[in-house]
Amino acid sequence: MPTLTKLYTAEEASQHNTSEDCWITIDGKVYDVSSYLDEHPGGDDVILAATGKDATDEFEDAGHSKTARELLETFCIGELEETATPIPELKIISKKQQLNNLPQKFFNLSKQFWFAPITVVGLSVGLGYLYLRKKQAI
Ligand code: HEM
Repeated sequence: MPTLTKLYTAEEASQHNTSEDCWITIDGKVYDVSSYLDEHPGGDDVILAATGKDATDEFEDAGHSKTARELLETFCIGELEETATPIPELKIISKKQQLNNLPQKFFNLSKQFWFAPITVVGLSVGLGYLYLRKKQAI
């Protein structure tokens, strides 16, 4: 029969960080070791120093025996919720789409470059016409 595992956020687990209410997290699992603090052969201070954060390294570095690891499991109250890092939304453009866009890009560019000479020519023609009309009128 499947067992239901209680999930905790790292933030929630880290709030139980006193000698009366002491949780530690090791390898993604959450342990309530409040009742074990006074029994711990290594002293309660080392466990209290490892509460409120990930205590995997501290637990492993102490070189605990198999018995210690088995005992640890009896205090397990759940697991840490996996916090998935959101993947930023990517705009996927296929090679074909990129190629199809080339004429459009060229058109956009040429629009920019043609605008200046056409304006100059237009202004010259307009001014020339006005000049000629004025000259004829004289
Ligand atoms: C994560 C923080 C912990 C640290 C830094 C730590 C550190 C230590 C140290 C330094 C010792 C050796 C004491 C000595 O020989 O004088 C020890 C022994 C022991 N610890 Fe821890 N401990 C931690 C958590 C725990 C937990 C959560 C349990 C079980 C619930 C545990 C169970 C034991 C046991 C049974 C021993 C006796 C030696 C053995 O069987 O390995 N410890 N610990």
